[in-house]
Amino acid sequence: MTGTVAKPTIGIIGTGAIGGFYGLMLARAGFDVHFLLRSEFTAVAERGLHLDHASLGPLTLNPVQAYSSAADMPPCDWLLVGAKTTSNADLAPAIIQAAAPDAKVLLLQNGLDVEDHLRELLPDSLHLLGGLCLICVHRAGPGVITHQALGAVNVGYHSGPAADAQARMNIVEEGAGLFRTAGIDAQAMPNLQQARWQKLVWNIPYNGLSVLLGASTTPLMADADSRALIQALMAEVVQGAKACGHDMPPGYADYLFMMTEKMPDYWPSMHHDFLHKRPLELDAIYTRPLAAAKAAGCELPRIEALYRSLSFIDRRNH
Ligand SMILES: NC(=O)C1=CN([C@@H]2O[C@H](COP(=O)(O)OP(=O)(O)OC[C@H]3O[C@@H](n4cnc5c(N)ncnc54)[C@H](OP(=O)(O)O)[C@@H]3O)[C@@H](O)[C@H]2O)C=CC1
Ligand SMILES: CC(C)(CO)C(=O)C(=O)O
Repeated sequence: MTGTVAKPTIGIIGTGAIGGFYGLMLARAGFDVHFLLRSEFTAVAERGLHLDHASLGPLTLNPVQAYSSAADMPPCDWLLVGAKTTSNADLAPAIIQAAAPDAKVLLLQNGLDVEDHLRELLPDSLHLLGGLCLICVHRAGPGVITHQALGAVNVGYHSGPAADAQARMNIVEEGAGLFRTAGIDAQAMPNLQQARWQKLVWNIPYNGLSVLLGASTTPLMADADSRALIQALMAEVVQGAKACGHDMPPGYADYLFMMTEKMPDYWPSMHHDFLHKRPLELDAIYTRPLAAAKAAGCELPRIEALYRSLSFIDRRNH
């Protein structure tokens, strides 16, 4: 007799652009997905989640298994955290409440070392992973998400009870497999820190400059001065990564630069935070990488100047 393997129960902790996009896609693929919401709970509970997908067109999930409190969620085998890194520490109680005893907690977030503080607050029995999403998606209204392009996720293991490297990779493969089942390109990364530095090659220049210069990717890529600035910032990230022991694949910064030229015009998520007067993800995207590079004896003056300008803007913004 052939038995069917039960699909894991998935919880989304923070249903914004990223949580809503991946959660909806996983639910469409037949997973049992439970969504934790805050300000958009009533809208989503009443009207569902709506995604305008760049290639699949309009998609709706209605009804949604929506929760305003993690205490009401069933025990989840996988928890995908889609909140901003600025609220990670506050999320620990919700994660603990929604987690099955040996759950895997996957932080779908940009930045470096974003798992560290949360790790101290979680029980040792929980596996903690990081996921880097290469995607252009934003919230267009309560429960309404616009997807502009891309979607791949790179998954890596951070810490937890996995006995050895093979056990860690099995869990990472399982995580990547969830996304693939939902038709989303996903890669298992043997080294999470390397994956996080790779993603920073894009986020450090574009996220910050979108706020500082008030410009989205198309104007940033159309102007000779901003192009030069982006390339200089990218080169510094590559230098910082190298100092920390993470060599980027050859030509990686050029690849991201050219990828951005082909992307539709895009406002990075940091710009959305600035517009809505939410705290900027400066610690994850600037402070941590600058500190790691400095500890490895590497100064990154252009990134430091960008970071100090953003800190000034962020303090005045709320
Ligand atoms: N958007 C993008 O294209 C990309 C984003 N990323 C990264 O993904 C991460 C998420 O970004 P994004 O999806 O854009 O962010 P959003 O602001 O769209 O979503 C964050 C969500 O988390 C919710 N949230 C925060 N705290 C809580 C809480 N305590 N309880 C319940 N819900 C909570 C917010 O609710 P509320 O509405 O109440 O604030 C919001 O719905 C970031 O690290 C970002 O850098 C990475 C690649 C691309
Ligand atoms: C735009 C993109 C795709 C860059 O990798 C992204 O994932 C981000 O905004 O963080």
